[in-house]
Amino acid sequence: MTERLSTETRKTVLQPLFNSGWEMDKNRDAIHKTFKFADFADAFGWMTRVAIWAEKWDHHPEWSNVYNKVTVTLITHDVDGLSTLDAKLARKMDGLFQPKKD
Ligand SMILES: C[C@H](O)[C@H](O)[C@H]1CNC2=NC(N)=NC(=O)C2=N1
Repeated sequence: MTERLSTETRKTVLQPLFNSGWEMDKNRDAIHKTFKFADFADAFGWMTRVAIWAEKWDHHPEWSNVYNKVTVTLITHDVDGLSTLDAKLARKMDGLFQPKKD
């Protein structure tokens, strides 16, 4: 059964994500981040790779794409807040992300 993250767990689980650019949502118990890619193909390729994991884990992002940017919000709808699944998917997203070369 999925549960909301406890206050104690938040400190250890969320801090590394804040360090990598994730932020708390202002209005909901959720985290969000915008990923910027070289172009649309890179952005959509990443979304496709993430989608495979999301489907495998039955945990799905709220996200939108405009050209080379993907804006992501993670929340566990079943508990109306953050659970370990959001942290797991966030780490996977970061792991699959290759920053845009300048
Ligand atoms: C029935 C199905 O398992 C649920 O609706 C899953 C699907 N994907 C989900 N994704 C997210 N982000 N939160 C959920 O609570 C959720 N629930």
